[in-house]
Amino acid sequence: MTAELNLSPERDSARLAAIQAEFAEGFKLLHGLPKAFTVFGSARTPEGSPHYKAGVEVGRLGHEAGYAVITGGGPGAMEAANRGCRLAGGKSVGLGITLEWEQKINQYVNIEMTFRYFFARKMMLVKHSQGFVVLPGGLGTLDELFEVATLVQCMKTGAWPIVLVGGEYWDGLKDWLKNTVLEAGYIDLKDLNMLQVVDDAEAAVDAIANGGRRILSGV
Ligand SMILES: C/C(=C\CNc1ncnc2c1ncn2[C@@H]1O[C@H](COP(=O)(O)O)[C@@H](O)[C@H]1O)CO
Repeated sequence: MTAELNLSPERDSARLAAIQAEFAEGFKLLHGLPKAFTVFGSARTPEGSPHYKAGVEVGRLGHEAGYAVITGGGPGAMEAANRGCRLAGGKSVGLGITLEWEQKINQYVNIEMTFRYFFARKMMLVKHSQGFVVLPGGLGTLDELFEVATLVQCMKTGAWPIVLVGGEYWDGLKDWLKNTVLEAGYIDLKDLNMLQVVDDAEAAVDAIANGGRRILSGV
């Protein structure tokens, strides 16, 4: 059993060194990055779809508002946000992940790193970020949304805005959180309220900028 799971102390030492090296490389890559926000969203968003167009706009407007834009560096909504930012002349960060199938960082990234460990990558997606824009997505997007919501709830990161783009997609989730989770007493109203649903890219970037200003001024 131990051999099958590769749990030897030697293997664990090598693993620890690889994890440490990955964090060190990530810290170095993003050291000195100006203010930034992170965009999460489906790897499967089709090019040209309304969700993709919203991603491009978020990237473009984010750059125009003075932000670097960080994504998971993949296709779909990540590519869209990197595309909008890069084509507008911005700092477009892609933090990719090594997967079983070959996958390259999208072509609109100009600051990049590919991670082996999801958890190291996830930390770097959060560490330099002053807000999170969540475009429609599946399991990966939901995982990232609830990770950042938990970090904000537990004050492990600043109370940065978390903005969900597309009421038609997210209202059902927010209703469930309100009618079931809040009702059961498993979250507070302030936890629910930290998830802001907006309908377009402009409102999303405004919410990030306003939330950032509020936090940085200590209000
Ligand atoms: C699943 C497919 C490709 C996977 N490629 C990914 N590349 C980079 N980042 C990814 C990838 N898949 C998930 N992520 C992360 O999760 C979010 C998207 O997940 P979802 O399940 O597609 O919503 C995204 O924000 C990434 O950080 C081929 O379809």
